[in-house]
Amino acid sequence: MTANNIIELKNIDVTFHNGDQTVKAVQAVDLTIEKGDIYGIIGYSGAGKSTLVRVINLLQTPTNGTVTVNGQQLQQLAPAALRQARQKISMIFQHFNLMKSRTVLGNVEYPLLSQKISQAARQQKALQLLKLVGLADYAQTYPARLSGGQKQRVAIARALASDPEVLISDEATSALDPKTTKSILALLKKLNQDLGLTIVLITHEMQVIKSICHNVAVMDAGQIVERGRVAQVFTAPQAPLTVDFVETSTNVKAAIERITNTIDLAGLAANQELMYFNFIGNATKEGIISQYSQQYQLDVNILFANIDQIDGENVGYMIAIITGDLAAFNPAIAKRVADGVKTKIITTENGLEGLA
Ligand SMILES: Nc1ncnc2c1ncn2[C@@H]1O[C@H](COP(=O)(O)OP(=O)(O)OP(=O)(O)O)[C@@H](O)[C@H]1O
Repeated sequence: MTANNIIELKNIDVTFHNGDQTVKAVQAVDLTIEKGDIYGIIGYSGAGKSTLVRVINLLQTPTNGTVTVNGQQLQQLAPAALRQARQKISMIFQHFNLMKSRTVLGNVEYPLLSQKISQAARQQKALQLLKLVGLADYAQTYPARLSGGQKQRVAIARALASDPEVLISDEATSALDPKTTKSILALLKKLNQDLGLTIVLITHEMQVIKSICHNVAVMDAGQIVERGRVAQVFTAPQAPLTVDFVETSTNVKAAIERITNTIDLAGLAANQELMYFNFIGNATKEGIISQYSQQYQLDVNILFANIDQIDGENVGYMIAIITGDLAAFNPAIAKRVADGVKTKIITTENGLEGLA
């Protein structure tokens, strides 16, 4: 374990036995997370994300493998030491899990009840945390009176009460509208920056990963099928599942379906092709297509265009019908791949296959 790694999961298996059915929820997963990272785990429902993150604090005991957090192998700890280690790993959930019968302050104070501190100190700490999440005015309110976003803020304040080093977010924004999601993600980012909190965030939405994570693992059927820096994984996806997440989130998939359903590709002239372009980084600013259209006197009919930001990097997507000297243009644009320009000719590539 290097000093910088706060979480190291090695060769983790989790197998459930439901009657005579065996479910391999997590299979042979290695996962290393650096201190101070915001690490995303993305996958569809049933991929094993929740099971995997519950292994981090041994809420789920793995069938196989070792769990090391902050240099301590958790399975080797005596119960009291494990309790202490667990306090440094907090969780927030999709449905907030607040206690209805307690006020907002009472909820945030709750994890502090087992600590040997005075009532006044406990209340003061809870109030400070409420201030941090922007809810100081709601201390005496009951959860039922709060919006979803406010409830999640209370849950975050409660999660911070034990001064955790790791915060696990299990679909914490999945029940929220897009604007509230954005504000909760901004709060998590702030906590990561201001407190140095390591965040492990699981989601099925790529937008969530793109907006705050630095690293990502893509999970499918209990295994990690791809991982790395968010910009790298989402601009050059390798696994088919990652390609699928990228195309869905950028609306490219829907655009190609719409375009290929409404345009008669067989009716294109010999000097015409339907083409998909993907621009990364500086290539989004250079006006490469307008440069080539002048150079080769092409006619470019843009049918879809979108620009996105992934981990601070611009990524552009465009679908267009190109008319002109294709024999000159196609090899010229293919040479720009090192500059962050990727292309596919949809007319001959049979629609969606292998696009990203
Ligand atoms: N306690 C359990 N007992 C039996 N099977 C379980 C248990 N928990 C999870 N599973 C099974 O393990 C698999 C992975 O579930 P898990 O909840 O980890 O997936 P997920 O990716 O988090 O999905 P979701 O986003 O829907 O929660 C599923 O097939 C699920 O039915």
